[in-house]
Amino acid sequence: MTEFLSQFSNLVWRDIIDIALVAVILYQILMWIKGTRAVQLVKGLLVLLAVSSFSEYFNFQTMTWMLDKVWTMLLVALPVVFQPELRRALEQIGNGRFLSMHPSSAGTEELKKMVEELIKCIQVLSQNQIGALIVLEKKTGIQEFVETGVKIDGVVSSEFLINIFIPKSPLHDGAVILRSDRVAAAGCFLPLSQDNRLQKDLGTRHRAGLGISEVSDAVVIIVSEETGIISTAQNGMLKRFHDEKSLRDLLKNEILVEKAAISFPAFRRFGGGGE
Ligand SMILES: Nc1ncnc2c1ncn2[C@@H]1O[C@H](COP(=O)(O)OP(=O)(O)OP(=O)(O)O)[C@@H](O)[C@H]1O
Repeated sequence: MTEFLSQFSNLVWRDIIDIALVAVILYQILMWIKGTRAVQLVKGLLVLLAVSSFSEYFNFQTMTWMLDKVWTMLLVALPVVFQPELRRALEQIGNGRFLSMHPSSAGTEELKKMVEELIKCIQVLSQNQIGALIVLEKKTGIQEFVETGVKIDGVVSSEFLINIFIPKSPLHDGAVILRSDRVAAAGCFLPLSQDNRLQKDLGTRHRAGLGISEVSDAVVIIVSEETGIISTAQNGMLKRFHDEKSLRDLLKNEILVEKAAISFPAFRRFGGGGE
């Protein structure tokens, strides 16, 4: 009897650990794909899985045969189509980032400081008509665009950012990508928006800013070299003519309030705002 009990408790512990590990891994995968184009893929695969099970259950032979072929084709096609995402996932597992709870590791104080430094820098760039394109990464990973530039990994400061965009400096061309309170890379090449509603007098800097906001949830700040006008792009929408206050409001809302909501999920559930 005692032998049975000890074997049983061994088994139960093993099962609990097994289930806990699977739960952690599934949670991390869900967190990782949330907000990326992989979500659509997972939804598509789930629908296909449901149709396959349905067809097998009712023994629809032709349908089952056809779906089997589709699964085989997907097995080959998916790694090719999602090669950048898969590479990124393996890299993250390799450097331990996969197990971090959230990509933003900075605390609220650090982010507040970052926002103020950013606003100071944008004011100087705008007043001096120095063109700039700054992308703030949020939940959608944009590592593939970080990799098109020069990796930096330095804390955000207004002087540092201004120096990057000063004309003729080696990294002034392209975009700076900020991750949390750090400059991830400069001189990055972004996808150009194909939106033909964009004003004709806005060139590639604005098109690139809009482009990255169409494929991710990033917040983009654009300073026009010609006019000094400050614009932001988000979810494929360009908003122009920002002043210091409207920029601060937007950044507080997008970076600080969201950070608070992530740290305190109840805050997000009840739609809390403010700092
Ligand atoms: N795909 C891209 N990714 C990142 N940066 C880009 C991209 N294309 C252009 N840029 C940046 O935009 C600059 C060219 O800006 P352009 O004058 O065409 O744009 P604009 O929208 O009219 O802005 P501005 O009002 O500052 O002139 C380039 O020097 C480069 O720094």
